Amino acid sequence: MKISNTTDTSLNQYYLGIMSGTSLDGIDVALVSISKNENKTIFIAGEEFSFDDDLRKKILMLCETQTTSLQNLGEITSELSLAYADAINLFLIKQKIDAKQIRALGCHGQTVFHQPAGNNAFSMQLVDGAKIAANTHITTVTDFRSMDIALGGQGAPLVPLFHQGLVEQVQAGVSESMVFLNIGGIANISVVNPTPLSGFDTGPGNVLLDSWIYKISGKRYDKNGELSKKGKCNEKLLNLLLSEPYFDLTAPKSTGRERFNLAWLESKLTLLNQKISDADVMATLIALTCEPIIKALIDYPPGQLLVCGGGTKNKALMEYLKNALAQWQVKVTDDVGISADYMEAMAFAWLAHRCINRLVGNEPQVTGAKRAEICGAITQILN
Ligand SMILES: Nc1ncnc2c1ncn2[C@@H]1O[C@H](COP(=O)(O)OP(=O)(O)OP(=O)(O)O)[C@@H](O)[C@H]1O
Ligand SMILES: CC(=O)N[C@H]1[C@@H]2OC[C@@H](O2)[C@@H](O)[C@@H]1O[C@H](C)C(=O)O
Repeated sequence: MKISNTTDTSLNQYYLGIMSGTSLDGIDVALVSISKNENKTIFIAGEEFSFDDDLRKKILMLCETQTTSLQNLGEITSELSLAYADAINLFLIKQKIDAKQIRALGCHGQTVFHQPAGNNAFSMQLVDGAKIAANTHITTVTDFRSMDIALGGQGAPLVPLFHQGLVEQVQAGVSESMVFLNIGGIANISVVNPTPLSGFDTGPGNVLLDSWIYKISGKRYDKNGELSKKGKCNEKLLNLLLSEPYFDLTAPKSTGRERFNLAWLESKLTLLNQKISDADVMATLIALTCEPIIKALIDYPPGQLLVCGGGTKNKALMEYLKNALAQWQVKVTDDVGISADYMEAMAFAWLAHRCINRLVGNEPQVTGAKRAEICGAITQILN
């Protein structure tokens, strides 16, 4: 395909964003066009590539046991990076785009451990930029979180700055309150209005819902929230889950599978020592995802809540939010002209653009870093 756009192409550059998130559902690839004056990030195409089942299980095992050999760690990183490169190459073939047309790609990598506090803070994303660059012939940007952490920040969430830049593109216009909500494995919000920009990880998104349904049925997720809708929230269990200290921390804060995982949920169920049906566990997990989001919005005047990520497809989740936030306009971002499925992949294309152009990639008000800086590591090739 010859990439063209409605605007003057000499002012646009094309970037790819590659995201594989906490849910471990696969690799999202997005192609965007970014205008040089940076007013617009235009989504051109996107595709999701499923993980090879064996690779997915290996990564899941790594996240859940937090134990492996150095050889295994190296091999998984290599296999994963080759999978990213394959996905990119296949995507380019399908879209009939030449790699030379792409200014750079941003690949988030696979988070396997996130420890943003303490003397030895770090966030570990498995990805080998050289393997991707060598196999795609595209300048590759990775390691987006380390600079922010080196400056005392959480290294996450990074998308609020991207969300802020999208405001002018929201077809419904700006409202008094405008909040983006991503419900992926972990859920995070970006309050773009009222200013100043703020945002943080509210807690689990789909990660516990996925873990529980997998445990009881072998299904990867609760399609459309069908099982969750059959259940009833167990208040005792909900209160016990919400007593996790993370929920009372003030921002900046970020979290991941190292805190919210199946073992954590099972330990709480053991503590409760009460027979609860699987549907009720699911309904309670829906409430666990939604209540911290609702709490985060309590101090803002009702406005637009623009939801993206796989959680938008879970009817039980969306209905819970809509019922509890009756004064808010709860919308999927597609309804205002922005892809809900490729939001994060687009963000990493945009972050690659920021890095390549020596523009800051973090927002200290969100992450708590000492200052805004260029975020990302660039791997270049001769041809
Ligand atoms: N039809 C559906 N019904 C219910 N849930 C769904 C459906 N499709 C996807 N999901 C949920 O969305 C999840 C994937 O969401 P997404 O791709 O946004 O996560 P991610 O990118 O891995 O997460 P993160 O934002 O934490 O990095 C799945 O694991 C599943 O729980
Ligand atoms: C450490 C890490 O990978 N965090 C992810 C995760 O997935 C959602 C939430 O937790 C968010 O904080 C972040 O991703 C998005 C893309 C971010 O940095 O904004």
